[in-house]
Amino acid sequence: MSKDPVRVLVTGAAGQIGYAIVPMVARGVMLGPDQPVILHLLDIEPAAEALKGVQMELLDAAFPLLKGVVATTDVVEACKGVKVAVMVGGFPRKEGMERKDVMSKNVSIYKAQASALEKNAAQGCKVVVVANPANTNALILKEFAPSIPPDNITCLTRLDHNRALGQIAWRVKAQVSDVKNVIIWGNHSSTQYPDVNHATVRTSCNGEDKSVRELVGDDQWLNGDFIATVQQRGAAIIKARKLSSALSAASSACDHIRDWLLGTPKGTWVSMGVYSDGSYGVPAGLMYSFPVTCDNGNWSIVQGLRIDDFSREKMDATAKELSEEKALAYSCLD
Ligand SMILES: NC(=O)c1ccc[n+]([C@@H]2O[C@H](COP(=O)([O-])OP(=O)(O)OC[C@H]3O[C@@H](n4cnc5c(N)ncnc54)[C@H](O)[C@@H]3O)[C@@H](O)[C@H]2O)c1
Ligand SMILES: O=C(O)C[C@H](O)C(=O)O
Repeated sequence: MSKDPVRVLVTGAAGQIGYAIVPMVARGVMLGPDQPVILHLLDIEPAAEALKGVQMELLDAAFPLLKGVVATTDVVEACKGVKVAVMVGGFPRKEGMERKDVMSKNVSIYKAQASALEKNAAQGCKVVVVANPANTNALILKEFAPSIPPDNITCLTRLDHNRALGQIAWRVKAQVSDVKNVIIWGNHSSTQYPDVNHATVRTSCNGEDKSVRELVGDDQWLNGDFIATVQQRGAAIIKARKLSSALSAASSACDHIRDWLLGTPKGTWVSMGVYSDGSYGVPAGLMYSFPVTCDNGNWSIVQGLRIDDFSREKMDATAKELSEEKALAYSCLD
């Protein structure tokens, strides 16, 4: 017997990431190849016509798993009955704008969407915030949707995680699927700390896992250019495309939700921005990216990893930036 369709909300659906992610969801990349879906697409009034175009294309593509599309500019209608919410819509930084101006616009968007989700989403709805500043938008969403369990609200750092896997695979000439257990700590920003101290690569000769530090054999690169490349990758994509990353962001958001709902493979963790419980000395109450394993729709922070002085300093620096962003966001609420 076929499964009941799951309603998946994509906000900012007429934008770049929206355009990349909706066919992935409709093809089963996010929820599995046997899971029918109904897509809820939200955008704002100026993008209503473009949104209609996306809806037309979804019909034209005749996706077997796609059982319906709700395309709307009404946030309440968009949130009704959704089990998964991918929050891509937001206000981008424009020329001449101060950080505070962008923050203030996004705080009011995420405050309003939090209450629409809280009142209208299906019970147990899982939320991933993609729109920047992703960690702080997710924190605001959490604060203004108190009836949604905090564990159900996350932000996307899986793109950074995947970027780190890609850089290591390239460097040691391995398949990316053989690299695992990198960590992105902290903010989805240039202060994030991509950590390879616990990462391994499955070697082709005997299939054993070898430590990345041992295989790369170049701590100067790992502690320098590797970190900078991952931290700056978003900016490098913007420079090359004149647009920010979209297909990799969409694909990583699918990875994030798929692993969260369907589980991480045994012995493997992924990075997710989650509400800090104080693990690893990260201040509680920040939306901070940690290594997590997922099982049965629940994530848990991987505990007991050794943190050296180099890592400690970088983990604290990104936590400091998040505390400052949080203070700025709260000042916009006054
Ligand atoms: N976390 C990550 O890894 C990551 C990666 C790439 C991009 N991003 C961020 O994702 C966001 C979207 O990127 P994009 O390239 O798709 O941008 P985009 O400008 O192409 O699309 C954004 C869409 O959001 C819509 N929108 C604006 N306000 C809205 C609201 N209140 N409700 C619903 N929709 C609204 C816009 O009309 C637009 O269609 C940006 O903030 C970008 O910085 C995050
Ligand atoms: O949109 C951006 O500023 C960059 C984006 O967050 C990315 O990491 O690609």
